[in-house]
Amino acid sequence: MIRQKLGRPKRIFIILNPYGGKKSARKIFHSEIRPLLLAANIIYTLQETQYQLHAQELAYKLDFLNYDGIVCVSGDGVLVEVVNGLLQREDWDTAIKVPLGIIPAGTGNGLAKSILDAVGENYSIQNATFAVIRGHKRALDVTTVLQGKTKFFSILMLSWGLIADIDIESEKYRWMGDTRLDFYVRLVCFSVNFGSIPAYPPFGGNVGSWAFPPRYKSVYDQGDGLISNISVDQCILRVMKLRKYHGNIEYVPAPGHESFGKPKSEREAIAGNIEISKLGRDGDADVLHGYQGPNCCFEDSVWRFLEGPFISIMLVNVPWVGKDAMPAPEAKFSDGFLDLVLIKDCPKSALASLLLKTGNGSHVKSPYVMYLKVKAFRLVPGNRVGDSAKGGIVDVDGEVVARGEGVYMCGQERDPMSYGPPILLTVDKGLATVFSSR
Ligand SMILES: Nc1ncnc2c1ncn2[C@@H]1O[C@H](COP(=O)(O)OP(=O)(O)OP(=O)(O)O)[C@@H](O)[C@H]1O
Repeated sequence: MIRQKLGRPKRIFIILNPYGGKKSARKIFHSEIRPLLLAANIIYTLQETQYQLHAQELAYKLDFLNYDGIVCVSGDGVLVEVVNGLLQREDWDTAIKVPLGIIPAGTGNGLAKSILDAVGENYSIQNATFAVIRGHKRALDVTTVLQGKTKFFSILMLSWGLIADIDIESEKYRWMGDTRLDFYVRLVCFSVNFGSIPAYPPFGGNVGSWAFPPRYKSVYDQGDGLISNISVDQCILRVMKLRKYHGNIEYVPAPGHESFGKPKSEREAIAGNIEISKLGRDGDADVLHGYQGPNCCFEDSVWRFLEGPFISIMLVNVPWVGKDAMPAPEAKFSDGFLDLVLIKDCPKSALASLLLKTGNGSHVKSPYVMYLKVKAFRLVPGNRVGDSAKGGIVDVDGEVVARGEGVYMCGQERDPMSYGPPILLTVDKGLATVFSSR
């Protein structure tokens, strides 16, 4: 019997990624987490991940009946792997009920921030550990991401366009840990507003001429030489020549959100629905192993559509996707919907301020932002406006799932999905469970 039903966890399985973020998870565990677990009489088994997808394998094989929860000391990426591993099991329907904990020690720590913020607690290692120790539970929606026979599961977000480009192209700043996205966004904003990257000693300039927030100045001051890797010219070019992408989207709006986009004609809707039902049902025996996605039918749903070009599209499951970024302030853990945050057109100066406003979620009030809830979503990503030889990046939970021709690391990485064919997202309400302090 899963002992979590009796209350607080007594035995937990901990998965620690020693290479996430600033590579400090091991130190954080021994100095900050372990003493609290011992004081709470929690028995733990600790397993460090040794390679990519190791956490997924562990979750796939784990004898979870021996544990009251699985806790990741990592970034969001490892927890996403755990969810995928659990849902690939034959006994996925019981496995996914094991409560999951996240203690932030990576680059992207959006789930930990969302869990703590939802109960009014500050983001910290201690509070995230207390959330596990107290052992309250919160249901969490899981999104199935599907293209042809390829499928995986997401708990945070899908992004395409500007935010995906920022996320993936800021990889070169990963030595900054979870400030890297914030830093990159501010770098982008600064160059939009002032037309150039500020002069600063690491770039050979004069410190008096600009005003980056002090914490970034200290990041620069601690610089280990990597700052010289920033391609200043490329960054300016990237911002001044804002990318827009062709493509189209279709979605089933949540009740009350039907006014956005255009209705699909009945004939188009039928054709689209046949295609969608085929996407999920034409798998062979291998594909049918494990969880197959939500058991819902969209045959009778009213789909709406919108055609590009687009600047940015995000589908978000929880409010925060990083500790400083709240793209979807209305997102709920288990409402059964994804929050669609879409920018179709926007002047560059307004866009810069919108990016900064994601820090408190106020960007969604902008007339340039379309913000609504959807039950199902289909993305057909296209190439860049004005540069049809180049595609974009589809990013799910911080990992590239598809990239077009001519983009960052194109040809060097094997992505699970292709760029161009439709990618379908469907939500399963409250499928997973996470630890929360209340
Ligand atoms: N020992 C390891 N060596 C290399 N990669 C690993 C190892 N352990 C885990 N990983 C991979 O690291 C990735 C990121 O993990 P995690 O979410 O903990 O860190 P993050 O810093 O938030 O994410 P990211 O590094 O992707 O920004 C995951 O894809 C995971 O598979």
